[in-house]
Formats: sequence, structure tokens, C-alpha cells
Amino acid sequence: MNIPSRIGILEFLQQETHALNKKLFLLTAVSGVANAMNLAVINASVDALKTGGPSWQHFLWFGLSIALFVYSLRYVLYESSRIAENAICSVRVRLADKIRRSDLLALESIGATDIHARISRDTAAIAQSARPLFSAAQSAVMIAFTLGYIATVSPLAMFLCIGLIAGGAAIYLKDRKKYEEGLNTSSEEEDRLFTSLTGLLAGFKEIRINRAKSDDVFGDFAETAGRVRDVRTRVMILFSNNIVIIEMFLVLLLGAMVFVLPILSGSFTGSATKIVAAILFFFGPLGNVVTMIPVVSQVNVTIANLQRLEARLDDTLEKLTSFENSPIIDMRGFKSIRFDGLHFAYRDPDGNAAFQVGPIDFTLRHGEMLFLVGGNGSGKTTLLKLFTALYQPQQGVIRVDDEQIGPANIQSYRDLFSAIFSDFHLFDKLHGLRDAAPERINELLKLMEISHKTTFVDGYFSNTHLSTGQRKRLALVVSYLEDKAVYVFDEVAADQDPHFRRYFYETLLPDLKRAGKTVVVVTHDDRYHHIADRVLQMDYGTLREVPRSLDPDAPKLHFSAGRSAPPKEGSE
Ligand SMILES: Nc1ncnc2c1ncn2[C@@H]1O[C@H](COP(=O)(O)OP(=O)(O)OP(=O)(O)O)[C@@H](O)[C@H]1O
Repeated sequence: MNIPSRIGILEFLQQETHALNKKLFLLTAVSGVANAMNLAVINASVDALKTGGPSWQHFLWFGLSIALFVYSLRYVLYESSRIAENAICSVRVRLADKIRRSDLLALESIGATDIHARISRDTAAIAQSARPLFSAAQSAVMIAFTLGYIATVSPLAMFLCIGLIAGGAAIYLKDRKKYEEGLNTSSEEEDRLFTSLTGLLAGFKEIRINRAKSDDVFGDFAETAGRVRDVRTRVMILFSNNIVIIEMFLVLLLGAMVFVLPILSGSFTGSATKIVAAILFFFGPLGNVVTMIPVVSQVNVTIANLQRLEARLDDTLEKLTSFENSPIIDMRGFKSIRFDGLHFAYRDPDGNAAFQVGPIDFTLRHGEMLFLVGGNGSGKTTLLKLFTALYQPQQGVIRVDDEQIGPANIQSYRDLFSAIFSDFHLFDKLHGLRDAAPERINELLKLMEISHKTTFVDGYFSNTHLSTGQRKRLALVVSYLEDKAVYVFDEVAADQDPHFRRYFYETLLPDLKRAGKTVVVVTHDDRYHHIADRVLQMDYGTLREVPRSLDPDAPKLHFSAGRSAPPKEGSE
């Protein structure tokens, strides 16, 4: 995997938006200078009090520096917020685009929690830090110019100030590696906390009815939250120590001006008030800079996390992108889909093959109705993912008629399918079906016997609080609307009542076949095998054709966990 070199927030913002321009940096500097000017004018006006009071020029300069300060600071803060939001929007949209074009297996291995954490939490943290960062930059310029002003009053005082500020900076830089290591660990622990919270919410029903489970899950969450607290507290203590030291340096600075400089320079006494005022003036801005230090370190870690996620996605996309814009070829008129020596293995984290499917040699003919049976974990869903090209085989090829499926035509191939997997997702809108007529949708809702529960109004279904079986029927409505050449149903009938189950097998599936569709159904309902043209059985990742049971009331096939039952005696 190509891990890009680490970048800071400014490089990140520039990479994402190309909007960091000279005007922004110039006005950041101008606002710092204008703020320093405010001090110089006020000090000069205080001086003038001794000789009859400030003149109209003092007043003019005061007005000018305030106007300049307000204009430039407003521009910098507005613009930095706008740039940060644009950067975040751009990175979110790009990552979402890479995710949708990515490979299912790669996404499964990255995990939804990691993706959620990066795209929501981490990007928000970056956006929140951009404006304070520019504010701190403005403060830094202001401090620099205030030091320049101090130099005009007493060069020795300026050197003393620089020495003490450099001391503070050295203390921070000395511990920088420690901060970043601490923040890295804290980010990893926060990801675990995120996973734990997801479990708490997703498993709410299970933990609500089981006290021991609830206590255990909560205990895990509390333990992880405690670890996050400990790591973050350690890092924040480091920061806090340094902030205290830096603040102490500032007070020391004031002390040095009052107690040390008059000893070193006899002519200094008269200027002491001006210099003390200047130092007090940059107390606040220096605070801005100091508090920004941990934020910058945190954001660097966050940006590195985002880069790592993007590098993983890029890794998978590398092989596919050159074909990204290949035109979609209409394959609906295919005669057969052939698997030649297809082989696929899940890998464990060390790269060793875990569960394997194949070699699979098999031909599906156009318009055929195929049932896929097999015990739990025998590989049926994995085969469907290979069949629909969601997984890439490690060996072997898929051919549509004589055309081999590869990167250039894989999307055209996938476009043949409408699939309902057992972990299907129902979108709240009919995406990709903008032209679907509401009358047709309501007709399908009737066909699936859920029109009494939900109707289609203004682009949405009126009710989505449906039972599991009803949700599957709604998924069937969407699938029908997609009107694809090949239908793949992974245990769609599993949660249906006997009446609808019968209707599904004896009416809906034969209707699809009559309409010229090719249908592949994963089923444990062996009493309906007679509906299929062929029955195929998965057994520990291997596929074989088995005789159909033509008598719906014949004794059932029995599957034990991980094994498929032998073909039933007397079956065809
Ligand atoms: N993403 C994954 N990573 C690693 N192993 C996986 C993954 N998905 C499934 N497996 C493993 O592959 C094997 C086959 O799983 P699959 O879901 O294909 O079985 P199945 O026949 O559809 O089972 P069921 O009837 O229970 O739905 C199982 O042992 C499972 O643990």
C-alpha cells in the first residue's frame, strides 16, 4: 500500500481546495500588523497625554488601524472557514465516490466503523481547527510586530522577549513526538470506543432483555472510555505542563522587564510602561498560539488517518480506474453465463486462506430458474457475490457467451443483476429509478401484498416501519422495478408466512421466468424444488448439481451446520 507522506493542515487545505491564496496570507499578516499598530498608537497616545493629549493624527491612526484590523480579520476568518468547509466537503465526497467504486471485500476488511469515524468525526475535527489556526497565525504576526515595536523602544527588551519565547517553543518541540504518539494511541482507542458504541446501539434489544449481557457490554464500553480518558489525560497533562511553563515564561518576561532590564540598561526606566503594556497586549494572542499547538498535533494525526483510509481505497481502485469510464455494454441478450475454474478464498489478517470456494465450473442458461441449496456457512452467499462480480475470483474466469468478464466490462456485467442479499439495505428513496411511474409502484405494492401497509407518495414510501418479512417484500418491489435480466434472491422467502412463501415460489418466481428473466434463488425450502429448472448444492465451498425433489410433500432434506445434506432418495 502506498502511504502518502504526512502533511500538515495547510497542505491538506491547499491540496483539497487550491484556495489558499496570497490575499489570504497577506490579510492574515495585515490583521496581525494592524493589531500591533493598535498597540503602538495607544502607547503613542498615552505618551502624548504628558504633552497636552493625543493629536488628531493619533486619532486618525487609531481609526485606520482598527478599520484595517476589523476588515482583514473578518476576511481571514470568513475565508478560512469557507476553505475548511470546502476542503471537508471535497474529501467527504471524494471518499464516498471511492467507496462506491471500491471492492466489496476491501470494504469488508476496512470495516464500517473505521470509515464512519474517518468521514464524520475526523473531517469535522479538521474543519473546526482551520479558523482557530488562521486566528493563531494572525496572533503570531501580531506578536512578531509587537516585538518589532518593542525593539524600537528597547532592542535589549526585544532580545529578552525573543529568548524567553524561544525557550517556551523549545520546550514544546522537545515533547512533540510524545504528543503525537499519545494522540495516535488516543485515536486508536477512540475508534474502539466507536465500535463499542455501535455494538451498544445495534445490540440494544439483546442487552435490554439480558442483564448479564448488558452489564458486560456496558463494562466493555466503560473500560474503553476509561482507556481513552487515561491516554487523553496523559497527553493533555503534557500539554498543560507546557502551557503552564509558557505562561510562567510570560510572567517571567514581565518580571525581567521590571527587575532585570533597568539594571542592564540605565536608559530603560522611562520605556518600562510601554514595554509592559506591549507584553500584556500579546498575552492573549500568545495564548491563541499556545492553545493551537495541541490542536495542530491532533489534526496532523487525523489527517494521517484520513490519508491511510484513502490509500487503502486507492490500492483497490488502482486496478479498476483506467476502465472507470468504459461504456456500459448491453448484455441482456446473453445466452449463457459460464464460470470456468472459479476460485476464491477469504484471507485472514496474515494473508492465509481461510474459507475457500471453488474451483467452480458451471453454466447458467438464459431464462433458467436455478435454486442454490446448502448448509449454513457452505458458501452460498459467497458464490452469489462471485456470481454478481462483487468479489473478484483469485483464479478462473466468468464468461458471458464467449466474452470474458474483466475490468473493462465488469460494470456492464454487474448491470445484468438485481440482487436481494440476506443483509440487504432499503434506501429511503427509489434511487436510480427516477422514471418509475407511481401507478406501477403501487401496483407492485399490491402484488407483494403490502399496499395496506405503505404507499408510494411524492417519491417516498409513506411507511417504512415494516416487519422483517414486509421489508423483504418491499425489497422485492424495488427489485422488480429495476427490471434486470438476472434476479438473485438470497433467502428472500425465509421470513415470509406460509401463504406468501407459497405465493413467492408458485406465482412470483414462475411469473419472472415467464417474463424471460433468469433467476437464482438461495433457499432452504426444499418442498419447492420442483419450481426450479435445476438445483445446485454448495458443500464446503464446492458446487454440484443435485436432483430436484418433484414431490412438494416428500420428506425434507436435512442440512446440518456447515454441511449440506446428501440428495434425497427417490429424487429426480
Ligand atoms: N467477509 C468475510 N470474511 C471472511 N470470511 C467470511 C466472510 N464472509 C463469509 N465468510 C466465511 O465464509 C463461509 C461461507 O459463508 P457464506 O455466507 O457464503 O455461507 P452461506 O452458505 O451463505 O451461509 P448461510 O446459509 O448461513 O447464509 C463462512 O464460513 C463464513 O465464516
